[in-house]
Amino acid sequence: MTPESPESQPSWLNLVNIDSVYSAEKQRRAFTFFTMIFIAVVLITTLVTVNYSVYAKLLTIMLVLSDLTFFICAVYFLRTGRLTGVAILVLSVICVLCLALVYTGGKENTALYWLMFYPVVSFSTLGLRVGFLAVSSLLALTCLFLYGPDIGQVMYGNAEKVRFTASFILVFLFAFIGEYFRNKSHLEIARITLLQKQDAYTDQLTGLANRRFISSHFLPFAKLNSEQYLPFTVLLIDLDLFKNINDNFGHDFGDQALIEFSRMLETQLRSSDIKVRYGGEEFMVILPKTVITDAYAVADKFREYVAAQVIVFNEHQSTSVTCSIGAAQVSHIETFNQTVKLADEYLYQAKRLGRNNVVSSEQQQANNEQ
Ligand SMILES: Nc1nc2c(ncn2[C@@H]2O[C@H](COP(=O)(O)OP(=O)(O)OP(=O)(O)O)[C@@H](O)[C@H]2O)c(=O)[nH]1
Repeated sequence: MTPESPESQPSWLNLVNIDSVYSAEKQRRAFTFFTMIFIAVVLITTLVTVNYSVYAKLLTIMLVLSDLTFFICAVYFLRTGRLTGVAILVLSVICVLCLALVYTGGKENTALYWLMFYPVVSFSTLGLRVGFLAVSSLLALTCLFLYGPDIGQVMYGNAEKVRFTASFILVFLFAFIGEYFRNKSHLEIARITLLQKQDAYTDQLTGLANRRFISSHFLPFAKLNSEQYLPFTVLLIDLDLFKNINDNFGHDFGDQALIEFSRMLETQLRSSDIKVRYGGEEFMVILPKTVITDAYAVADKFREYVAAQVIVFNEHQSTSVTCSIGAAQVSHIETFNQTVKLADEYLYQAKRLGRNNVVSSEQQQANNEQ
């Protein structure tokens, strides 16, 4: 199995993309983000409440503002689902708080201990590159306070400074290595899962989508993105007297005819239309954003085209096929199954009318009136 490039693969396969197999990774990042915000808010609120009378006013204002920022970021993420921007903002605020702590020394000059969590949280919420930038910035600015000129910061002992720097660099290094390999193996698993999923949704003979694609992937996707699809029309297409082709020319010729017919679907209909091999010699086409009257015209033109083609198996064996089509419109995803049943009834009508026919709700009405 090798993945086709998005340009060369049929458009329905683009709907089965890395996003559809990447949800566990998003959940992991979101969970780390919320845990970090929860701990930060609890910690800061407790500190401000307990030390309200001791802290300088400026420090209290800064901590309360940070608390508010975290809260707003969490709400924004819940509403929009956009994590990277808010995670950068939250970790920048935390970085500033850490630097302020290092500058002032914290309780009994223990500020440096509080920085050790930063590499782990940064890599797991921001990913490798942005995480690296965030941790490097914190390390560089902290080193400036520790080893740089006196700008009013607290002075730490030499042994303390060296031990902190060495242990922070070690945590940084191992957090980086851990994130790098976790990310690499996760991408590989996602790639394999994607290939397996695409394979499971592909009809092996024709390369079209199969029935499972519709029920397991397309319907949930169309429900979430209904403005891209609704209303759409379902065409159920059945090759006429296909048994005769198998009986007269053999099963291999029959297979070849199915492949040729699939090619006709691909070449004659829009690339955004979803073509599905629904059963043996039965196909389904979904025409997005197409009402039944327009879809009827498309289906009838396609029916005429198919009837005019000759399928050549070898220099002695060739035939032509016709198809019957039932068409029905879907206006709400919930009614999809009912609509398919309706299209199936229309298909049956088309067969009864002598095959090589298209029947939709309008045609059936006209037939009933005759
Ligand atoms: N070669 C080949 N034949 C298939 C495949 N799937 C289904 N068929 C054949 O398609 C034929 C369908 O026959 P019927 O259901 O009797 O329908 P029909 O002959 O097309 O007649 P109408 O549908 O009434 O027009 C059967 O002979 C199946 O064996 C396939 O993958 N390859």
